[in-house]
Amino acid sequence: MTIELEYMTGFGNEFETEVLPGALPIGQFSPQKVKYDLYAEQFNVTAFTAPRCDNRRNWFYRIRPSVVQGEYEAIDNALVRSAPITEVVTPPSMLRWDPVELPTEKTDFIDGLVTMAANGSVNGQAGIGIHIYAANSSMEGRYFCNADGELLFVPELGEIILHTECGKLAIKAGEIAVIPRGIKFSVELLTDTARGYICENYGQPYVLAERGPVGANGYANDRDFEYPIACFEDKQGDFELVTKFGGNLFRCDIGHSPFDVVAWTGNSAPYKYDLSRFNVINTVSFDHPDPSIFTVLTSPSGTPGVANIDFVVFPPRWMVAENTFRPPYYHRNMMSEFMGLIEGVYDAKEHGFVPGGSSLHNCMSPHGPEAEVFEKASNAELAPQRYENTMAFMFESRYIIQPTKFALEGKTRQPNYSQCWKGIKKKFKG
Ligand SMILES: O=C(O)Cc1cc(O)ccc1O
Ligand SMILES: [Fe+2]
Repeated sequence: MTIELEYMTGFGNEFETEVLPGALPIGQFSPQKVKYDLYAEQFNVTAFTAPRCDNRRNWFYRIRPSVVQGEYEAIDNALVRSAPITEVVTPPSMLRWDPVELPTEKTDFIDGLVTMAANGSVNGQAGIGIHIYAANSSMEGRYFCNADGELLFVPELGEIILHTECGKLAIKAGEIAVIPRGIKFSVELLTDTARGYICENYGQPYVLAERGPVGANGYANDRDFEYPIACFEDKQGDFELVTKFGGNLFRCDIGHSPFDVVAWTGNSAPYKYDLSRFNVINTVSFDHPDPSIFTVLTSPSGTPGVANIDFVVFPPRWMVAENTFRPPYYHRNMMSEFMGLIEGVYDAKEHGFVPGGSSLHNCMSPHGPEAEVFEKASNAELAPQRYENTMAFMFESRYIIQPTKFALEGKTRQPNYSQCWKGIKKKFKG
């Protein structure tokens, strides 16, 4: 099933959207009385004083302000973790995992959330959490809110609707969505099961990567980012709001749907992007450019050019490099690289790295093509070749990525991963 929703376009625009005519005040944000007896509520994901170019906030015009909710109580964190991960020691080893199994019991998005790794510090607002969701049921009568960071959804299986305070986004494998820190949402499944990766960004909100000398167009274009239109429900009931705050989960009662926003304006709304719109720019001469050419979104860290998190994709493309070892080169990197696969085969690893699986090559840990790929690529005839039906991605971060106990000691870990390089032989004929 594919659902068509209406969206507004343009990355980070100051949008305006109202369901009822005149619900948005004109020329001011907070009139003495808001039309339709709505409440005005400001929502800031950056400091009030952030420079204009970075400042992100919305004004909501809603049936009830968000303060109308019960008292929070702590609940079990289940398999959700935040940085720093202290339950196990992080080894420098190269790590790889099979996909997390799909649930057989009734499991919604929150129940089926498991943390693979995290880095930096959730309270220090630097670093990321890397989670996988695997669900077979929509969230019914409950809502989720993450005060710890924005959530980048990378679906791998199935199609979901993200119901949010700002409206609805439908996403499926091959598309991504970002929900800003603090936006309340719920996940509806349009398919029997849904699975995907989540990068929780504790740091500065994502922006589009710079283009440099490439110019004014290319890579991820601003106009391809889609934002929801306002859409409210006026619903009462015995509902629950689950909030992740400071690395822990809490719940409270809520007697109404928080999706009661009749109109909103601002630049801090959830958005989606179809990865097939990424305009790949790559060599037409020789050598393998660094994977930064594939960056879709980046969260800057404060040090120019060194990301808190880069979200990088490896889409279908032509490969034409001449006299070149075409797959990713053997490599050691100051940045830490967590990878996942949405579809097909990744050019460095033809075996063992499967859709829904993951790998981690941490700061300075060596990695690169498996032995067979090296043999094949160093003897291949270098005709133009189309890489089809493939979509790998990488979360690349300046901070060491710490796997959780679930990831390090659980059954999805591939204990023999480094065997993929065992067949690499000395060939030196000096
Ligand atoms: O597979 C990886 O490790 C990611 C990666 C891809 C690439 O094309 C070049 C360098 C690199 O680290
Ligand atoms: Fe790498």
